[in-house]
Amino acid sequence: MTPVTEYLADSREKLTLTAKVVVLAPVPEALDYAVPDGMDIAIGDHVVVPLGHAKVRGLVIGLIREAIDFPLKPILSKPDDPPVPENSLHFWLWAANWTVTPPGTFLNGCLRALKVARAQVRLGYVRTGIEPARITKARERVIETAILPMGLGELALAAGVSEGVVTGLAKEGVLEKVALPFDDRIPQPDPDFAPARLNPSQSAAHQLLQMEMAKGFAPVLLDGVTGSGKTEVYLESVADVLRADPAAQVLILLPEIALTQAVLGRLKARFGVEVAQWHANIGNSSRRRIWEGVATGKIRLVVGARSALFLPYVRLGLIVIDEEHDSSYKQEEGVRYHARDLAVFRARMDGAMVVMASATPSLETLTNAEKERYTWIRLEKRHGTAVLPDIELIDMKAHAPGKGQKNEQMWLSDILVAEVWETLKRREQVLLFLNRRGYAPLVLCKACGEKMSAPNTDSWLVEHRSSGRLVCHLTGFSMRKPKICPHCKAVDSLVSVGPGVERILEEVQSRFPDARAEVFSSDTVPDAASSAALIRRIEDHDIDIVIATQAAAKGHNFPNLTLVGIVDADLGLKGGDLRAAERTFQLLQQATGRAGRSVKPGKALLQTYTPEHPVMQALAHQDREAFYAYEGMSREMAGFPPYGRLAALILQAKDQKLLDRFSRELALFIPNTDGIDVYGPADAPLALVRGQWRKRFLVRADRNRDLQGFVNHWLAAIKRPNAIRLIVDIEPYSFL
Ligand SMILES: Nc1ncnc2c1ncn2[C@@H]1O[C@H](COP(=O)(O)OP(=O)(O)OP(=O)(O)O)[C@@H](O)[C@H]1O
Ligand SMILES: [Zn+2]
Repeated sequence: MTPVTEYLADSREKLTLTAKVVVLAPVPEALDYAVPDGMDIAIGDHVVVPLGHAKVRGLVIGLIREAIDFPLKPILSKPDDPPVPENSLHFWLWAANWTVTPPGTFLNGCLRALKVARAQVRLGYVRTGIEPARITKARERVIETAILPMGLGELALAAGVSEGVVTGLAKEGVLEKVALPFDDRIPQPDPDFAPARLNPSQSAAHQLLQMEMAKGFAPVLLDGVTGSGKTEVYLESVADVLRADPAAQVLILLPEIALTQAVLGRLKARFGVEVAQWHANIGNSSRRRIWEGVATGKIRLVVGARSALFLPYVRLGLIVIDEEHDSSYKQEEGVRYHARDLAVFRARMDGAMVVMASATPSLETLTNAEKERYTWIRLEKRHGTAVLPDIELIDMKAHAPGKGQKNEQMWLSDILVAEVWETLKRREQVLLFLNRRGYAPLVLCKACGEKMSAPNTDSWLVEHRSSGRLVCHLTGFSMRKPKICPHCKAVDSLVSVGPGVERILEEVQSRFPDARAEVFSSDTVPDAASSAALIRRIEDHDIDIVIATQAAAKGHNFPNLTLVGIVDADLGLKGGDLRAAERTFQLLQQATGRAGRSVKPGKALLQTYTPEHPVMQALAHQDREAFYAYEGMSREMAGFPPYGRLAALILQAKDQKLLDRFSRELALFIPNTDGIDVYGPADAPLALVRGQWRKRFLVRADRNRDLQGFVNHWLAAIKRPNAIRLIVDIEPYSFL
């Protein structure tokens, strides 16, 4: 970052006040503009400047008074947006550099919320008094709730229904659309609203956190088994920080998937107000309101998904990263970054505490704790009388499920089926976990062997029976399932291979016809309100068997749920990327942790074809340390993270020949550097996506090497044709 130098005006020389401006465009450096006389400009101000023939927005990152011998173009105007606090600006520029992104591109992302005008009117729904033609419990709750006008999302959440129920009632005239009263007050969280009554081990953890808080920058791993009360404990630290410094701001980062009503409800119960939330599904006007509230310091507590890290905080006192191991903290599109890693840097810049909470920490964080770079606070027991579930492996080689009555393939073993019966008999609930959406992950033609895939893309189409479509989860492409093989024209020759949650539902319905079974996946609960509605029905025991993807694996407490069955424990191990074993371990640990969360003891059964695998052994023996030791050793031997650093370079082009030629040429310019190895170019595992061919390089560096410097140096050596797109991924998580 350019240091801010104010040269004193020298009386004999004509000095110009020059602003260094990062324009919101992919320009490699800050540009100089003259500050017109009488314009009041400071660092962090928004400006409009000329660039070529266009007018573009930018941010002032430095001011210098200097003698210049050529006329500079002047700043044109200053938009009326709150300036970016200086430490946030420093952080953004640093992050641009870290992710090898042009600063203007990066800042453009951070300022996206300002692209929409301030909201003037917001519309909501209120009841009219007209009776609905048909009444259901859900509709009744909406009508009861809508005494005063409320926004669509809020109303659906408050009534615990999906948004469709609200809009349906509006269509019938039971609700009407009205303008909501304008309200720009920001409710302040009250740290003393409802303090927790911590148990002794939670209190001890809280006291350790208080000691850390006094240190300024303090990275902490809050490591506790599922249900031990990590959330209870860190909420007390949030309260401590808010109380200690009336200007301090707090950010709670959650995986996108965990931003449910359950968590928001807990925050509201603890602090007495709706906490500002930031994630993919908030509206544009809230986005702007929150951005401005954070930049002016009026919003002191934010809960959000990874991108909430790039809000313009004035003074951060604490960042909490809940489920710090979760891979959704890694942004995989556009600018690629890891929110956890960057959050630690941000905390260091602001002298803030950063608490990483998890029952299954990432190997990176655990290693930092072991090496005492992070303070390690542990919670060993579940709160109250709840105990961890018994975990047993089912060897599927010996218990392969047979065929059903109509000769259909079955997926649940006799042992699991018997255990489900027992659980249902006790009137308790079952969760069957399979991290695969839809009906079948693959559809192939039994006549010609053709595997159905999206046009110009290397990934298989997933069959969704509920919608009758074949869907590409990578590109979003979808089509009706054809009657005729598009390849060989055979009729009715397409067969579904392998199970997804919909297929398990089918099996459950045929095996347990009296049980109420439902799928919990991002397809059945696409938004917060419908997810809240489903969670409520599970809590109310309106459902006996939940068939779930990872959408349900986290965060929820279902007191009557005592059996978790993992349909395919080996699933995540395939594909062989760096973190496959670690991720499988974490996900299964989370999923099995859903069982027996209150007074009734729980049990988890894992169906596996590789019971001897270290992941399965560690899960069965509840021996986390054994797994991490094994995993750490194999990473250390290869020099992979956390024992080394990685960067991926992904090249994409429509023209395969051009791509081949350029990647071979780029390989010739690999700088020869000690402690850094480059692998590739290789075809990406998904070598063709949406008609774009893809090649990859992988850079591995020892920990003490300047990885970004190496990449920049290398890329500068050769000019890349415009027809080739380059993605730099520092610390890649996806190897596709
Ligand atoms: N001191 C306490 N007093 C009352 N209830 C508590 C206390 N500690 C934990 N609980 C309850 O126990 C359950 C688990 O607590 P919490 O969600 O904080 O644990 P966690 O460690 O964050 O769990 P997970 O790993 O699943 O996210 C919650 O329902 C919570 O309300
Ligand atoms: Zn065919």
